[in-house]
Amino acid sequence: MAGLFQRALRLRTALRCLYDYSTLSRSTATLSPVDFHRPFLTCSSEQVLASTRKLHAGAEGSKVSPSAAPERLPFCRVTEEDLAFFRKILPGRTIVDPDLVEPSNVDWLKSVRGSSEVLLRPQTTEEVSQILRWMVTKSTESRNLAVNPQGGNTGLVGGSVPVYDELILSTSLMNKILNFDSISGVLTCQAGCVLENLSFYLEERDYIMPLDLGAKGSCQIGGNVATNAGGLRLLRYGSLHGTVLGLELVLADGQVLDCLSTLRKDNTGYDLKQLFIGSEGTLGVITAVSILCPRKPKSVNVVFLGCETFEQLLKTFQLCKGMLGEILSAFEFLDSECMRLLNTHLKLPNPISDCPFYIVIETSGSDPTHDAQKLHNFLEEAMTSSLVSDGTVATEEAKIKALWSLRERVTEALTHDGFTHKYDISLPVERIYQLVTDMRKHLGNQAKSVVGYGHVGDGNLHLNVTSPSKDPALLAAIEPFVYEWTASCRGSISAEHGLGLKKRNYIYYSKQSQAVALMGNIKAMLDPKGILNPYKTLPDNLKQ
Ligand SMILES: O=C(O)CC[C@@H](O)C(=O)O
Ligand SMILES: [Zn+2]
Repeated sequence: MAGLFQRALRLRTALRCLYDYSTLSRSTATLSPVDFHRPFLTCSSEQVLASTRKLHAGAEGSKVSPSAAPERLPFCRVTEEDLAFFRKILPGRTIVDPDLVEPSNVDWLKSVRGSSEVLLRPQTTEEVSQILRWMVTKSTESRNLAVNPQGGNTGLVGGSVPVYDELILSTSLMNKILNFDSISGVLTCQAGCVLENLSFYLEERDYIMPLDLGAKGSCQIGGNVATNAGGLRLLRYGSLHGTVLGLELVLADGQVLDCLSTLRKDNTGYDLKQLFIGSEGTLGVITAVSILCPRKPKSVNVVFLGCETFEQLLKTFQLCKGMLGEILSAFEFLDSECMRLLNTHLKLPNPISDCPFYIVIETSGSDPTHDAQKLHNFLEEAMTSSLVSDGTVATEEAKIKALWSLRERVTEALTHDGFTHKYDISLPVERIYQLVTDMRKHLGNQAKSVVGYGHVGDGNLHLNVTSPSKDPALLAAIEPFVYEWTASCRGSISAEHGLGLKKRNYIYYSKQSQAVALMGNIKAMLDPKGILNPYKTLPDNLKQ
């Protein structure tokens, strides 16, 4: 009873602080690569074949590559003549020193490694166009040199690194802001601008980016668009399919496609840019983006709450939507296993008492007094109806950052826990934690940790399973179980991370075979030689 009272008191004190609130900005923690070593991705034939057997009816009988590491396709090998050409158009920016190319060959998780020998660093769209033209036609000779477009290389499905010797085309030096219209809020910039730099630029002008990710310090806007990244603000500002107004692209044959519109409304024909959003660099190379940015909220509050059950967490979400309405900008969760990993590996303390579930709620509005009052009413109601058992409210920037770190750094904590199997699942929101519970039961003591966290507001669960080292038996126990479970609820096996290399052969769990075949036709039309980011997104069995 005394404990309960103290907890209530802590929340009440925090609530009082709300009235002293001043404008605050979000965490700027970055996801920097960690130095750890573990075996690179491979996948047993039995495991892939087992999952293949479960593919949607329409795809049954079709052949899927029995290995997650596909065979090298018959692309041309890079020659001295190629290098001479690249050096001419990219002087000092055609990198062949293996030590300098190496970081671009390995993904952020250090789970996939390519063997590219060339890193190209264009600065302009024209340079990208010249590179791609050369890849398909050297002088008059037709050829097919493969290319791996790469942004910040923060992807989690092996989509951003080469698989074999594809030339790496990095957008890192394409980092200029081209225009910002302070009346419409439309930002136009090159693809290689780092998300956090764009946020800083906009915040000085009283605007924000409509998306925010844990990887903001390294990821680039072109990569964000190419993967249709979701992140922490999607609940409020929607997906990039809505906020991206225009794209400039270079197609596989080197043609520049200028769809860099800044209009909110434009119904002249097909909306071509949508095809490239989320296509993971397989249909064209994004060179510039125009995006609609919201005004910077005058008032931001962050609350960290604890719940005893996931059902209470869902009820809190319902209450929150009803009582905070238009000022709700994020509703995220992590379970007690995530908290344990944050404590153990990153030494991040739990700011409240131990609970099975934790919620991060952010509000963003235009009137600090009004927002504080709404939040106060919501917290009072959540407490008196016993939906939440403990909580704290951030009223100063450092604490806001610390609270957000608890959610944003779970991925980093997991990298210290061992070999990590990642699943990024979309489900009807009321089912999202059931998958974690069922997975724990299903795996028994085979796994080291089974954790659940993610974007409750978007029905997006991040299910991660770790083991001390790579364990084929564990993998065979997780997959296809996880995909079948997801398909049985008509969920998506990739909510926001894409398919990349790792998940490409599981697409049929979430897409009908006719839809996948149509994707293959689109790929064949836009990239007939298949040179753009090969082995990614589409399954191996697809004839192009
Ligand atoms: O590492 C993961 O599984 C999720 C990463 C990211 O999408 C997040 O929401 O933190
Ligand atoms: Zn996420």
